[in-house]
Amino acid sequence: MTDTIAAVCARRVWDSRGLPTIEVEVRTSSGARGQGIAPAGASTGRREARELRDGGDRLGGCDVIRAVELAISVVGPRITGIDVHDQEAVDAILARMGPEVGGNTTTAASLAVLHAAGASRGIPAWAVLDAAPRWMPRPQIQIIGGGAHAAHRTAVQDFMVLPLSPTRIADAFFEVAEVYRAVGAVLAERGPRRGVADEGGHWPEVTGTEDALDLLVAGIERAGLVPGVDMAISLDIAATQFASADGYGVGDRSYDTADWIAELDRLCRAYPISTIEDPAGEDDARGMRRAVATLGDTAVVVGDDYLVTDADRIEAAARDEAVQAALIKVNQVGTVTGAARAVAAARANDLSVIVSARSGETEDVSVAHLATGWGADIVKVGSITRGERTAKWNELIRIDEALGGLPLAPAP
Ligand SMILES: O=C(O)[C@@H](CO)OP(=O)(O)O
Ligand SMILES: [Mg+2]
Repeated sequence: MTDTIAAVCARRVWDSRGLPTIEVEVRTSSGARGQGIAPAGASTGRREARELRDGGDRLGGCDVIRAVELAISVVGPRITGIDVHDQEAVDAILARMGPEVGGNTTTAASLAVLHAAGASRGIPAWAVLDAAPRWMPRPQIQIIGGGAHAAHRTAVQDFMVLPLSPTRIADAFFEVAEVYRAVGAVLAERGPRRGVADEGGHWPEVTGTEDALDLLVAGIERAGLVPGVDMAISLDIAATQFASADGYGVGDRSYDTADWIAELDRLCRAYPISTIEDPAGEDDARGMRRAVATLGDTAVVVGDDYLVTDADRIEAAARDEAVQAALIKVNQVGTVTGAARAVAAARANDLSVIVSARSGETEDVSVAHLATGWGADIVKVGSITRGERTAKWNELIRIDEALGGLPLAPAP
């Protein structure tokens, strides 16, 4: 059944940091409709698809008026008339236009086409990708935010937990919510609460990485769970943010690559850390390889900025033994098809797959559908607070229900 793209419109909407972003809406000749909104990162890799922002003084240069105009005047005419079910054909055109119209514009358009394709067949987006997923992705949930999401109050960006013992996603959320509350209670005992970081995790009112890790362990225990058995810790080091030609600068200390990875190895042996993302900077291939060789037997080394959802980079990094899992973000590559190729490259090389949202998000729930439809091992969308995060978690609850209740993906 073909159903051609009949109309494309776009508008400026707002993200969770109060910044403008682009929403694209696609309509088909049968009357089906799909929408997609581009998310935005704060700790972005230099090889990511470039966003088109207006520049100048308005909103710190972040406005997207030009992107909205181009979605209507350039993207619309070029994808109108194509079968909405041929995502690859649409995405090939979008990928070619990327440098001209921006990765934010192509991301929103590509997601809109995916949702319109589902609507055209009367099925949800996850079912467009896989009609019968075998599991639900395991949620990796932020408890304390740091790094670029908390004014660099800590060097490390994401202090997360990964529920191990629950077999259903609803139970996993319940346990994580208990841990979030428990960590909040410990923080309240220590002094005034200072709100949340960009992804809804507690503000990092901590003295450093180990203090944050101690807090997580205390919260897990206070929730009546056993650290490392019921609930593991996941870190996104986001090391690109504090990497330089001289090494890694943390507080008043500076580490060379070998010392930095040795320090992370020490933490991975002292705490129940199951996954560690971007332990080295985006250009530090030696650091990533060293992380896999040194700590890869205790924690899964995940590539984010290092891979930027690029199938070729994933292929090469797997060959080099520089990663053990790939983080997948559609807007790093600019299209659903580009990200699907990255997932396929990860799978072909026996890497785990983590589908991730960005720190600047909206009510768009595409990531829940992509993580389910691509059979991701883990899904990462920030904390268990704030509407732009719970929109995704709650959608995963609905998807699991629609699927009749699936087991969670095996823990790493
Ligand atoms: O680094 C990351 O993995 C993401 C999500 O936490 O952050 P950002 O969207 O700011 O790149
Ligand atoms: Mg990251």
